Amino acid sequence: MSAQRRLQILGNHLMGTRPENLISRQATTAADKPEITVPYASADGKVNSYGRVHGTVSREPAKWQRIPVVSREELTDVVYEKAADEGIAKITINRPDRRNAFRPRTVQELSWCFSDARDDPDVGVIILTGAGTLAFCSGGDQSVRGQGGYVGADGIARLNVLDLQIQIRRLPKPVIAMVAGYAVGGGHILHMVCDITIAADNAVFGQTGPKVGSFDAGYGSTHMARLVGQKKAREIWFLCRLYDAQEAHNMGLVNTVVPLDKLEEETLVWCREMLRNSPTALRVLKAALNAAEDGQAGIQELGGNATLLFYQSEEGNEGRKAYLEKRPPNFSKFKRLP
Ligand SMILES: CC(C)(COP(=O)(O)OP(=O)(O)OC[C@H]1O[C@@H](n2cnc3c(N)ncnc32)[C@H](O)[C@@H]1OP(=O)(O)O)[C@@H](O)C(=O)NCCC(=O)NCCSC(=O)c1cc(O)c2ccccc2c1O
Repeated sequence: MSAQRRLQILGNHLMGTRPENLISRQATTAADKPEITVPYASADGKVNSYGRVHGTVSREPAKWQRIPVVSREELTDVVYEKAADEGIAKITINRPDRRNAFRPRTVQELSWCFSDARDDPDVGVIILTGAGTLAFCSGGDQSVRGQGGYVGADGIARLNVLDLQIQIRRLPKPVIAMVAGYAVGGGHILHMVCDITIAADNAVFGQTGPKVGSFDAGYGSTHMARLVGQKKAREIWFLCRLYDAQEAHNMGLVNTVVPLDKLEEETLVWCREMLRNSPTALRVLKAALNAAEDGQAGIQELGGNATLLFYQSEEGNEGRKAYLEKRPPNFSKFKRLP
């Protein structure tokens, strides 16, 4: 046996990752990278209990059903679909001839769809994407930009994408940005406020605002700095360079990079892995991660989750019942835990 082979076996033994005992989870990293495997195998070479219990999820396509009308409005700028059998909603910005730039109507429709997905108890995770392979979203539609904002059919100038950013952030279910092509300007900020970003290897990221006389001094700046660090955030905004998917991955802007033709397949795998986990755990974790950045509004979101859980408890219900029964509440039976 060669020295190299002996070293390899020793390494596998020490790491507990003999390739033949690994369960392959991800066959779809960037084309030039080796396949990533998950160490479900123990050092003794057997698949461990974590692997036996949780294993892998399906890579099958989702069975999408289109929902053409939301909030009693026919969708024109957005395609809304659900794979109801497995709790996934997909919201697609559908203006590919404009590189999926948004106008006020687009943002309004996105907001209706996110509200619907939030309220639907069968939806556990939401994908945000753009139609076609050339763009996720190129930001605000500059052809309808007026003084004070983007102007819709009602003639009112709006910056309503700022409300949408907050809606995505506050939505108590994971939102995954599935990015092919350009995610620039306000489109770049939309992917940043999503919880997870899966990028195709043709994705391009960056801010263009200072080139077209705009800027986002809210989440677009401050949340970006949390993601990539202060120096890099200043570079991205001050120079307005564009970055390929691998560069974006290296700086922490995206979670993974996959070949374009595997983008939805891989995104569905991430959705399905999350859907196997406790929805309440994910909900409270999202609120907690937001709270660290969002000040009093973040604490309110996290606090709301505490109230939600308390309302489901016997102690919380004792107060309600006592009120309705016109008697003093008896909280004495509830122990004060350490
Ligand atoms: C995204 C591109 C780099 C793609 O380049 P490419 O060469 O592939 O494609 P074209 O440039 O030929 O585009 C095809 C077609 O689409 C039109 N288009 C693309 N993007 C937009 C857009 N954002 N608005 C309007 N139209 C767009 C383009 O004109 C072509 O149409 P033709 O009729 O000519 O064929 C490149 O397209 C590009 O750089 N796009 C502009 C990106 C941009 O600057 N976006 C705006 C940034 S500012 C912003 O988004 C923003 C929005 C907000 O609501 C805010 C709110 C509050 C604060 C800040 C905000 C903010 O900054």
